[in-house]
Order: sequence, then structure tokens, then C-alpha cells
Amino acid sequence: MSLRTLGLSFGHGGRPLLAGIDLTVEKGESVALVGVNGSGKSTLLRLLSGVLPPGSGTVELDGRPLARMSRRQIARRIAVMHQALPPVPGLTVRQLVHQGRYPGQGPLGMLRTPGHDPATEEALALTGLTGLAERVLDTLSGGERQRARLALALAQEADILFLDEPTAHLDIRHRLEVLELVRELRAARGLTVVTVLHELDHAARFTDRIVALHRGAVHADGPPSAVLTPDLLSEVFGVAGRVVIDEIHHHPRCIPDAPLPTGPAENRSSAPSRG
Ligand SMILES: Nc1ncnc2c1ncn2[C@@H]1O[C@H](COP(=O)(O)OP(=O)(O)OP(=O)(O)O)[C@@H](O)[C@H]1O
Repeated sequence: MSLRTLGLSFGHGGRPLLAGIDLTVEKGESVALVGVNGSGKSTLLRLLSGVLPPGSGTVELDGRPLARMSRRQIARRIAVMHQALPPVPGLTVRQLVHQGRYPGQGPLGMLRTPGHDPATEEALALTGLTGLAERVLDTLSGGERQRARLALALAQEADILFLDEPTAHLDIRHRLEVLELVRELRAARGLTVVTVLHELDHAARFTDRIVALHRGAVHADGPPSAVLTPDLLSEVFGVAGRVVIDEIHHHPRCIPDAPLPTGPAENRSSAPSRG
């Protein structure tokens, strides 16, 4: 199984954002997508999950263009943890998570009450939300909402998981817990995971491969030790910094020292150079 893009380009409202992206994610890989705000990470996830149609180029799942698959066929294979929850008044955590069952079960399967669906209950338990299952979403803290987003994606039981900033709003303990949980699930279920992350140290510690987007293209792609360099910090993120090796976990750690007066190399706000 692989997810592959060929010459993928996209722009919002005629403004080019991503150009000529060729990317292959193999089964079981854990890939971090990094880049500055607005570099197109979330947009790329939307293209990879078929939510957005490419401007040009293709996205293929096992050699089959996503454009030729139905929403439900895609959702059986790809689950997305979005940045926001659906704004449905009065929806409880359990009802939300149960919605993740739709692609696998269809309308008839959904008649089973949320409290009696094993996959829903497992997703709630894995994310520590069983005790909050009857709470209305509006009453959750930022961190609890984050875990509800993850539970919704897990309930889908897809083999590819896309996570868009899964640690936003979480305290440091919950950040580690969520990333550890995803790592364990990936190992236990053989999941393929693509995660948008701002914390480069987390990308280094919890993923096998980092893809850095810059100016609409893949600027660097490889294992954390090869991608995370002082040059990357200055060229892509516009900071002078150092990269050291963590003595315990043996992964690279980035130490940003100061913003560069000129910002990232080649002016990050300029349009992609290809496509
Ligand atoms: N629907 C839209 N219409 C117009 N522009 C959009 C739309 N969605 C996103 N954009 C723009 O596309 C660019 C990329 O957005 P995207 O959310 O993919 O970036 P990102 O790398 O995920 O950013 P962040 O790190 O801030 O979450 C941004 O400049 C954003 O304003």
C-alpha cells in the first residue's frame, strides 16, 4: 500500500500555493509535515485525503486515483483528525465519536446506539474519554476537545491516519500522551500516519521521516537526523539555531537562538517556483 502524489499543484483562488509535489508515503510509515504558518501543510493533507481536488497532478492510493474513489471508499482507508470539531449544538462526546463509524457501517449500521458500538467505546477508552462520553462538546476544555478529535478519527478504523496539529492546546503531559498513543496504535495496527507538527523536536522523536514544505515545494525529505539541520532552521523557518542530539532518546533537538532579520530564505511569502 502506498499513497502517492504526482506533480501535485494547488492554489486558493488562483494564488499558487503548492507546485509539483511528488511524494510517496509507504505502508506503515510515520511522516511529519513541517513548515511555517501558511506554507500549505493543512492544504496538502486535504489534497491527500481527497477533500480538495488537485489543481493539477494526481493523488493515488495503491495506484488508484483518489478522484475515482467515492468519499466513503476513501474514508474506509483514510481517517483525518481535523483542526476543528463540527459545530453541532448539543452533540455529546460519544455521539461525535460514533460518527466516525459511518464509513465502515453505513446508514443501517449507524442505527446501533452509540453506547453499544465496540469501536466507538474503544476509541473513547484509548483517548481517556470514557468518563466524559456523555458531556456536550461545548463544555470540554481545549485538551479534551483535542482528544475527542483523535477519538473520532480512531473510531473510523482506517489504516491511514492524518493528524493536523494533534498537540495544539495540549499541556506538555497530554502532548506526550497523544503522540505516544499514536505511536503505539501505529505499531499495534500497522497504521500509516502523516502528522502536521510545529514542534520539530516532537517530529524528530515520534516520526521516522520529516517532510519540510517551503515556498510551495518539498524543501527537505528524509529521516529526522538528515532533515533537521541549522540550515533548515534558517532557510525554512528564518531562525538562527543549533541542532543537538538528545542524550537519552538519541534524536535531534532544535535550539532556536534568534529570528533572522531577513526571515526564511528567498522570502517565504513569495509564490511557488514550479507549476
Ligand atoms: N479556503 C481558502 N481560501 C483562500 N485561501 C486559503 C484557504 N484555505 C487556506 N488558504 C490559505 O492557504 C495558505 C496555506 O494554508 P494552510 O492552512 O494549508 O497552511 P498551514 O501550513 O497548514 O498553516 P498553519 O501552520 O498556520 O496551520 C494560507 O495562506 C491560507 O491563508
